[in-house]
Amino acid sequence: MSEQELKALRVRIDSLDEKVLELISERARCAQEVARVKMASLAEGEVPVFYRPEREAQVLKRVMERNQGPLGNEEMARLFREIMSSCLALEQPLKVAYLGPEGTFTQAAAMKHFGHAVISKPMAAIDEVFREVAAGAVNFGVVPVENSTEGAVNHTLDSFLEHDMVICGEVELRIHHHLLVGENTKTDSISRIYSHAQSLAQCRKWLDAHYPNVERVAVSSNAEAAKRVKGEWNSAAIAGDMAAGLYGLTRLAEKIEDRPDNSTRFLMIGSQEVPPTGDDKTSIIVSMSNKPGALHELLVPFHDNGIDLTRIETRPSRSGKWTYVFFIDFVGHHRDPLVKSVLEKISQEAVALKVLGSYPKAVL
Ligand SMILES: C=C(O[C@@H]1C=C(C(=O)O)C=C[C@H]1O)C(=O)O
Repeated sequence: MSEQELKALRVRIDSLDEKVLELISERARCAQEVARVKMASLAEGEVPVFYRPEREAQVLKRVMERNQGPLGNEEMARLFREIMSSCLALEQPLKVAYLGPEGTFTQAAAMKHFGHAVISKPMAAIDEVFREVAAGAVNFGVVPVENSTEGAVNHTLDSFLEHDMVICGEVELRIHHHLLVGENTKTDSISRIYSHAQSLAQCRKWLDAHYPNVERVAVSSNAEAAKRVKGEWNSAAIAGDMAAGLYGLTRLAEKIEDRPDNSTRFLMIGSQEVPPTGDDKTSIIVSMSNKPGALHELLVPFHDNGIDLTRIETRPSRSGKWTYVFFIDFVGHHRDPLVKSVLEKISQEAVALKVLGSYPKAVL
C-alpha cells in the first residue's frame, strides 16, 4: 500500500470519527433528556428509576440484529454496552457491589453486564454483597451462581434464603484459568498452588498431570491467590486475566481449565422489579412438604404448560433436618399469563413459594 493511499484512508477515518463523536454526544444528550422526563413524571415521594435493564437488553439485541459486520455481533454489542453505561452514568452513576477483591471473575462479570462507567465496590464475601444491597449502600450486587464444571455456588443459593432480594439480570462468562507466578518465584521449586476451591476443582486434572505432589491451598478468591504469590518465591496461583494484570504476574501455563467450555453464570441482585422483554427468565424458590411424589407434583405444571426449565437445584432448608428447598429457573416472565397460572398451581401444593425475580436472558 502506498503512503498516499494510507494517508487518504486516515483522513477518511478522522472524518468518520468526528461523525461518531458527534453522534455519541447527541445520544448522551438524549439520555440526559430521558433523565429529565423520568424526574418530571414522578409521583410525590416516588424515587426515580434511571437504570432500565429491560430497555438495555432491547438496545443490545437491536444492535446485534442490525449489525452487518465486519465487526462481529458480540464485539459491536460490547461497544454499545459501554456507550450505554456512560450515558446512564450521566443520568445517575450506578453503584455496584461484587464479590472481590479487585480482579475477580465476578468483577469481570459486573463490567460485562453494566459496562465500566459504574462505581464498583469489592466485598470480601458473597453474604456481604447481599448485605450491602439490602442496606441500600449500592444499587446492585453481582454474585456467581453456577459453574458449568463444578455446579452450584452454594453460598449464593443459601444467601437467597436469608435475604429478600430481587434478581434483575444474569451474565455468563467464559472462565479461563492460568498458572501465574511472581517475579520472585523460582519456577522449579513451586511447593504450593493457591486458588479458590472452585478454580482448583476446575483445574483438577491438569494439576494432577503437571503438579501432582504440590500442595493445593484454597483461599477466598483467585485474586487473593494472585496477591499472595506476588511476594512469595515458592508458590504459584491459579487465576484469570484480570488478576494476572492487576498483580503483574507471569503466565507459566495458559488456559489450564479441564473443560474448554468452562463458564460461570452470575446474577445481578437488587430491589428493582424488571418488566418483561419477551425473552426472559424467572427464578423461584419452592419448599414442598416432605412426602413421596412432592418433586413430581412440583414439576408437572411446568411440563403440562410447555414451560422450559433451565435449572433445578436442591439445598437443605433452614427449617428442619432433611427438609429441602428447590431453586428453579425457567423461561418466561412471572407476569406472563401462562407462567402466572403455573405459579398459582404450584403455590397450592407448596409449603412456600418465592419469586426471586424475572429478568432478561443474558444478551452478551
Ligand atoms: C436512556 C435511558 O436510561 C438508561 C440508559 C439507556 C441507554 O443509554 O440507552 C437505556 C436504559 C437506561 O438504563 C432509558 O431509560 O431509555
